[in-house]
Amino acid sequence: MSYSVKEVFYSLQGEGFHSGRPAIFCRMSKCNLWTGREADRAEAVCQFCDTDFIGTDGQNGGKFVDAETLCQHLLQFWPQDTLAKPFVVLTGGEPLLQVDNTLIQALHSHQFEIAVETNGTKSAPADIDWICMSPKANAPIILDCGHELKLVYPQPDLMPEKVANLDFEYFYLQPMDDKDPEVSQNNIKQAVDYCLKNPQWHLSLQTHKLLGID
Ligand SMILES: C[S@@+](CC[C@H](N)C(=O)[O-])C[C@H]1O[C@@H](n2cnc3c(N)ncnc32)[C@H](O)[C@@H]1O
Ligand SMILES: Nc1nc2[nH]cc(C(=O)O)c2c(=O)[nH]1
Ligand code: SF4
Ligand SMILES: [Mg+2]
Repeated sequence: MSYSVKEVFYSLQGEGFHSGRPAIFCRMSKCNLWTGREADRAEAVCQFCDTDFIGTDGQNGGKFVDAETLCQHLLQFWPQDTLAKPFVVLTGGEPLLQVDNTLIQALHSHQFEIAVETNGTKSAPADIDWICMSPKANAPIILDCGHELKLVYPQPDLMPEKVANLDFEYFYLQPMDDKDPEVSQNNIKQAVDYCLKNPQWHLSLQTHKLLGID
C-alpha cells in the first residue's frame, strides 16, 4: 500500500505529554471530518482545524510507494550520532485513514518509537507506542482507550465530563486556537479555569506556536 504524506519535519513535540521532546512529524494527507478546503469549513464536522493537510506538496511531502520507502524517508530527519531512538509523530489530517500494520511493523523494524495524533473515529493498528486521541463534537469515538486524551476546549457540544471516564492515562485540555487573538486568549483563560476546578485535567499549550517553530 502507498502512503500520501503532506509534509515531514523535525521539531519539538509542542503539545501534551511529550511536549518539548524532539520528534519527526509525518503529516498524512486527508481527513474524514473536513475536506481541508476553507469553502467547506462551515459545513465540516470539525470546524476549528489549524492545519493544511491537502495533497502531498508540503515540505518533504510526497507519495511513498510502500512502508519501507516511507521509513527511509523519515529516518533522514533524525540526527546521526545520538543515543536516542528515533521518535515519530504520525499526524495529519487523520493518520488512521492510512496507518496500517505494515507501516507500524516497518517503523519498529527501524527502531522507531511511534506516536499517533488521532481524532478517535477509527480503530488503530496494534503496537502503537503512544496514542493521543483528540475527540471531536458530533463525531463517533471508536478508539476509546489509549495513553493521552487531548480535548480541544471549549467545544460546547463535547464537554470534558463526557469523556473523562474513558480509558486513558492522561487527560489534557488544549485551548482552541482562533484566528482572532482575543478569542484565543479567552479560550486559554477558560481552559485554565476548568483545570483548576477539575484537576484530573492538565493544560496543554501549543508551545510550538509560542516558540514560532513548526
Ligand atoms: C491537526 S490535528 C491532526 C490529528 C487528528 N486529525 C486529530 O484531530 O487529532 C492535531 C492536533 O491539533 C489539534 N487542533 C486542531 N486544531 C486546533 C486548534 N484550532 N486549536 C487547538 N488545537 C487544535 C487537534 O485536536 C489534534 O489534537
Ligand atoms: N511542533 C508541533 N507539535 C505538534 N504536535 C501535534 C501537532 C500536529 O499538528 O498534529 C504538532 C505540530 O504541528 N507541531
Ligand atoms: S479531525 Fe484533526 S485533521 Fe481533521 S479537521 Fe479536525 S483537527 Fe483537523
Ligand atoms: Mg499542528
